[in-house]
Amino acid sequence: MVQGTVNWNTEITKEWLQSYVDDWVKFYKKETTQGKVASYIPVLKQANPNHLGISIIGKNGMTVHSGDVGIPFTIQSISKIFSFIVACIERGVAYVLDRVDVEPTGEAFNSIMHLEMRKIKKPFNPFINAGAITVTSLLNGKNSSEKLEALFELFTKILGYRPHINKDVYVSERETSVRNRAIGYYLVELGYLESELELTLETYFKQCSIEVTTEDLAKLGLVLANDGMNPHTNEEIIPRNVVRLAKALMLTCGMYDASGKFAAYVGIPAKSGVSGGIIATAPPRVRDEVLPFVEGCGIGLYGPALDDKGNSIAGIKLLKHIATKWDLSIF
Ligand SMILES: NC(=O)CC[C@H](N)C(=O)O
Repeated sequence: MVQGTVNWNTEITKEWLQSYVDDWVKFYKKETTQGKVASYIPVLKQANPNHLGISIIGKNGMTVHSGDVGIPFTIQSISKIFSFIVACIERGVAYVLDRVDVEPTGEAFNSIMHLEMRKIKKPFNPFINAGAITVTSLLNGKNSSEKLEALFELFTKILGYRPHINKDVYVSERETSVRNRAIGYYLVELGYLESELELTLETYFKQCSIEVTTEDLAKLGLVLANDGMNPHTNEEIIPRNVVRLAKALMLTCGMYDASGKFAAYVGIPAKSGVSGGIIATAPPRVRDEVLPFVEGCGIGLYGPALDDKGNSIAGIKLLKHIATKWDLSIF
């Protein structure tokens, strides 16, 4: 068992938090050997399976980076949160929710089963591929650059720089994504897509190939924790009702078909991606004791070795450990 049960009723310093997180990362790094790097997008196979890194940024600016941070990786499914947010801003929440539901599926992210078997009127949620591709089709714009412009502007505002698309990963996915094409054709047949299929898929693969770091995910998570406001200036970046919806979806559908267990055992809104990234967002909490990051924080993790559900195997364990030690659960 890792050490770290602490009496937090003393001053919480960055050095103290750092030394704990360093120990925990070192401990959970061993778990990376139990997982496998995604291979259905061939370029993702090049990731180092033993990497594990975490960045945590609090509202007051307290920051902890530990392990393999600073390594760029593609955002993949984590982009689905932000394309959903942009679609809600551009088209209105009611319009988007008319076209994609907010129910977890209990199925894998790329499953098509419910669409076929249940003859539903819209995809179950915006975080499974069928829902995410539908949402991407709603983004404004005549080509993929125009469709992604608002997403890039949002990222630029939050990250302080404009991220770029990893072309190798984009091409690798575009060339091999038979399953997403199958989903796409099926969505066309059902009449769910608002932009032409090739354009929608090109845009979707590009949004998944945006390169980020753990620090970037922590910054994005912090804005969500702060209900869409810039944590430093309190200026609104994302409307609160949209953030609330996005966080509810992260909690219920963010970790694929492991979302229930994650909510029960970790208890904070989070979303993973197949390249091994996880974004988590811990809202402010009220407790009698002094706790780390009590004013809320954003967390970004990277650990490309995945479990059988497609979540970072060591990343989930590390996050669970931290959430337990620091009492981060929203419940
Ligand atoms: N789970 C994921 O991260 C999946 C994203 C990936 N681009 C796909 O559509 O298959």
